[in-house]
Amino acid sequence: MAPLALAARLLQETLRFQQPPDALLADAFRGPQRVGPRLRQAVGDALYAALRDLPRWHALTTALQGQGSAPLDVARCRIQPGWCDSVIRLAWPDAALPALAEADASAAAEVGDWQARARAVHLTPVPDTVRLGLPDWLIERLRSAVGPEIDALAAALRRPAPLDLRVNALRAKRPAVLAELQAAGLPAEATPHAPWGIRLPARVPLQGLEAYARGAIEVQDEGSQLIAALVGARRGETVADFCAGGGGKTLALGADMRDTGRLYAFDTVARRLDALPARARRAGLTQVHPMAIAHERDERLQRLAGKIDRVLVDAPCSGLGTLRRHPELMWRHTPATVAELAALQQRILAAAAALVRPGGRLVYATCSLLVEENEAVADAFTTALRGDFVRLDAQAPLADARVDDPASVVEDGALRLWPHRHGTDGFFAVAWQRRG
Ligand SMILES: C[S@@+](CC[C@H](N)C(=O)[O-])C[C@H]1O[C@@H](n2cnc3c(N)ncnc32)[C@H](O)[C@@H]1O
Repeated sequence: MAPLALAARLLQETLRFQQPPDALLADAFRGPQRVGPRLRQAVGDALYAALRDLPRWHALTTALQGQGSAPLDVARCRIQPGWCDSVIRLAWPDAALPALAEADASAAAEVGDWQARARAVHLTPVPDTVRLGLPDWLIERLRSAVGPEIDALAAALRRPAPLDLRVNALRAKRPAVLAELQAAGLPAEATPHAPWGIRLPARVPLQGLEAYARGAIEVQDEGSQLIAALVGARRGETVADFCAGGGGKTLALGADMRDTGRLYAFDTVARRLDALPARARRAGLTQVHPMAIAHERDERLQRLAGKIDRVLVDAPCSGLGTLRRHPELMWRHTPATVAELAALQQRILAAAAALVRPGGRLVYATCSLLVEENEAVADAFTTALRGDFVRLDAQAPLADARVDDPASVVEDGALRLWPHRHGTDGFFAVAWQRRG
């Protein structure tokens, strides 16, 4: 398929929200074919550029097609004839033009022509949604959380995320791995807060690195590392990662436990746990017990009630803190989906809390930026179980875990990370101690 048409089809598919764009791209380029790496990269870059600035491309498209200023409704727009084609032409980045021109000179000329026509369109006044690249409902919520920092936040959400690594404490020490990566010519730096973190620019191929092959490093955003630090898992304990997914945080907890004790990894989607045994083996962990559960009240969890030292609830959430990597999420979610998620988060947190032993720790975390999924869920839990669970100020547990400058990542006692302030994805986490 011609590159422009392919990118437009992938945009249309992405906006059906059945599969994320990275999976759609991988599918599109699977198997033997003649598409070279530069053109693959160009199609991917155009798709992400389209998703990052959809309100702008939509406003220009409607202007160029003489349709006035119809509001952006992605479910309707994606099936409008020519809409995805126009958005892709407008969004096609300059840096991706040579690859397009090589494959299809007339397509590159079409893009140039369409973009020149768009430059003659003046959107006045520029609506906030166009300026910030975010849907209106999300702007309203973020503005009430960060006020005038909204421009800086929106800009940070549009920048590519760096590649953060976690050094596996079972296999190596951070200074040695840093030196090894730097000796391999990589601009590796220690992360500012997480004691095991290393930061690299995006898109460094890791698979060829010896440190990766021997399990000395894992890919993990610094924010996720800090959540594991807040759990504070120790040698010999029994710990549960209640929403373990692919097990990124499970592996960090296992390293903190130095592969002793017992580490449960629960999830309701069994296939998400499939890769965990192999990942754990590579990381040198033998005490991880993955267990698919039917739902948060699965009766097989009853025998663990009141017995677990530390429980992490890395809850299913809107993922709006990860827009740098997943810009499609801002078009997938609405106030209604967020409200449904908040109700699910409450149920999971209440069920997971029942597993914590007296004196044990419970941590609730999300990668959302929204108060509804964060403070509101935590506050409702604290109010409901005030007799049983006491909220901890995150600063002390983070300092115990040797996190640098914990005060700068804690807001109102919660771990709160913002892409524009901390350079991480957006994260939120709260810890409680069960009364003894
Ligand atoms: C934010 S993701 C977890 C990411 C993972 N902890 C990591 O660090 O890679 C949330 C996970 O919760 C799982 N989940 C959804 N509903 C659940 C429930 N009722 N009980 C337990 N897990 C659930 C989802 O399948 C998803 O894998």
